[in-house]
Amino acid sequence: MNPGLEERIEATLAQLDALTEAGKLRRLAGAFARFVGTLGHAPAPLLVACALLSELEGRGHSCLVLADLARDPSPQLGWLDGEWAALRAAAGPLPKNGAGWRALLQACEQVWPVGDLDFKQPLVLDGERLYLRRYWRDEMTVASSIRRRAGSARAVDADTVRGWLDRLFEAPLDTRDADPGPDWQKIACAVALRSDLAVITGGPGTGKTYTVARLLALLFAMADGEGGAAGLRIALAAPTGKAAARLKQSIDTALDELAEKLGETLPLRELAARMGAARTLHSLLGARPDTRSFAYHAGNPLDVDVLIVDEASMVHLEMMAALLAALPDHARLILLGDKDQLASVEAGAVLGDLCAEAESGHYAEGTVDYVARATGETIPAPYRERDGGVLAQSIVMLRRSRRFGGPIGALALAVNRGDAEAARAVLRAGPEEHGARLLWLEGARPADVLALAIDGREGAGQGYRDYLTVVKAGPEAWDMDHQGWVRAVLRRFEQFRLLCAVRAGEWGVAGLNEAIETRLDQLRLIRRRGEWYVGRPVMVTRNDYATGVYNGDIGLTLPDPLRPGSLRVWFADGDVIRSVLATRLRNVETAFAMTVHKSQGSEFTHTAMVLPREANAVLARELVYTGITRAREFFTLVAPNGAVLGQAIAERTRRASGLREALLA
Ligand SMILES: Nc1ncnc2c1ncn2[C@@H]1O[C@H](COP(=O)(O)OP(=O)(O)OP(=O)(O)O)[C@@H](O)[C@H]1O
Repeated sequence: MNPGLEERIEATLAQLDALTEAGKLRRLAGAFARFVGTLGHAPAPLLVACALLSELEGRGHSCLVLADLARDPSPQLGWLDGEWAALRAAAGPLPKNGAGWRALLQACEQVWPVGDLDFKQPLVLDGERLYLRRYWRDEMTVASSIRRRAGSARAVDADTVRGWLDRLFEAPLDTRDADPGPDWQKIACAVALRSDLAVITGGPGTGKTYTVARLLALLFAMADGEGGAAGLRIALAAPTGKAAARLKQSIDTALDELAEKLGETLPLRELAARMGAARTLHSLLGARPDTRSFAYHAGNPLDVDVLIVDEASMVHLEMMAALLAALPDHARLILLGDKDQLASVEAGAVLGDLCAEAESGHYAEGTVDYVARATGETIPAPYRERDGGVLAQSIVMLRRSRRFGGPIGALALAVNRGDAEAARAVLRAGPEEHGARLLWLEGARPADVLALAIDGREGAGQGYRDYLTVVKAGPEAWDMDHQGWVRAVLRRFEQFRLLCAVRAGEWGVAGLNEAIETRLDQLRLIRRRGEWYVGRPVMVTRNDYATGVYNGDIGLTLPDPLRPGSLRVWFADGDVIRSVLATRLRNVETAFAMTVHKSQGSEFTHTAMVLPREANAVLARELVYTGITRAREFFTLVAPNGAVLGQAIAERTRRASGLREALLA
């Protein structure tokens, strides 16, 4: 090799190592660049692209957009000015624009330009994007399956649908609204019948579960295949155990109400009982320890006719690809979720990509006519489009929140619109206007957060003192058996939660957990002796198939009633509780404070969100919105520096992905 080139490669790898040491690049990124360098001739710029691609993948992007690479990527990566300059200088001149990068990458033997002869190279160049092969394949799987499902026209008798919808839904919408608009819930049910894909999106309390319970009843009512309604195999799933339990509970309650209403016409209770429990996606697909593969896949598909997935915003690209591959061709897929919430921690933003245009509808003439016949509702002109795309015909956005009104709802809406002024106005209106519902602790000090975490605030209930008092007293003091006491403690722990935007520092998860533990110990509410102590809340950070706990599960450490002196961690999935010996749990962390990311799929009576002192790359509108919408009744925003709120609202999380384009192809 030309000695000049070899030196450049050495210098580039040295810079990548320096960035890793400085905490600006994950170790895997440098290692991946090094690995690609061993696969034949590799120019130094290719190594730069590989390291950045791997780094971005770790930050949730499924690909690297070449134009971004041609610009200075430092702001996106949170690098200092000199860091990118040093890497560039080491690698030699880098292409100045996307086209230049494309030409360079196209000539590399480690890169497969889509359309050329495929030698199974590890990198894929598709148009203006560079991928790790796995993510490219996943995007293609998702796009083709979604397109096929959306395009599958099922014959539906609109008059029969209308008859059922009129019985399943309450009489007219609330006429107090000046313009309530059409009943999007009914529209969602009708639209969902027409193809093998339905996406129902909406903010908290817009009735996604309410609607899907009615859709289920409708599917039962109209089932005409083998075995009729009784033969319909339905599966309920969600990304986390907690979300799955919540889905099952809400659907059961809704079906129970409907059964009451419909009487003998449809044996809903019997049908619901056959549905079985809701599962996590991992368990539905038959995840296997220590491998990425699942028991169910294209060669061994799931035995279902209808699959309902809740909290779909949390489903990452790889999981969605696995799910779609394992879904039999004839099955219907119904996705529920809030498109505006944070995307999954892992790469991809599938629901966001699917629903990028959901706000404005784009319903084609055929859909508008069908909806009118099947529901009696008129889709307003702004939501129509003569040549609306196929995908748009399968997506419905619910727009009216029934539960999430008041100041918390107004704040969430303002944040979602990116209107920092309106958000500040809602927050500043204060208790005179909002009562205890909403409080802004602007310019807060660490002592304020501690006081809030432990004692809560007036009108919004106590903080962690509440459940710890019950823990300390023990079951006897409450005249309860151990199980009843565990349930009571777990329920009380769900009343309040402290959410952080960041992990590190005084205002992050690590600093606050430590400060809260120290204070609780001083107050004798806990007795911290080593890692495990009675009352310790923990969050599982990795799936553990041996003990049956999964990433994101939250449990409480309490005495083992059968083995005095030993501790067990108790987890609740809806009404079901289970426990694991504390010492068997290896990948857990204390959870008085947790990240907003990890709180997805959960709600707490009082949620307090802590912003850091300074804005940073993760702090964006979606994160603030997700934090606010975790609050069921009370919300407190803690901001050591009030200006950070405006900066966060102004930022949008942008995830590089080719899915949107592939879906429309
Ligand atoms: N059309 C309706 N008529 C009467 N009540 C409704 C209607 N739609 C929803 N609700 C009620 O509003 C509340 C919120 O509905 P639901 O739980 O289905 O919303 P969601 O969108 O699933 O919320 P989340 O995102 O928080 O899970 C429930 O109590 C539900 O019964």
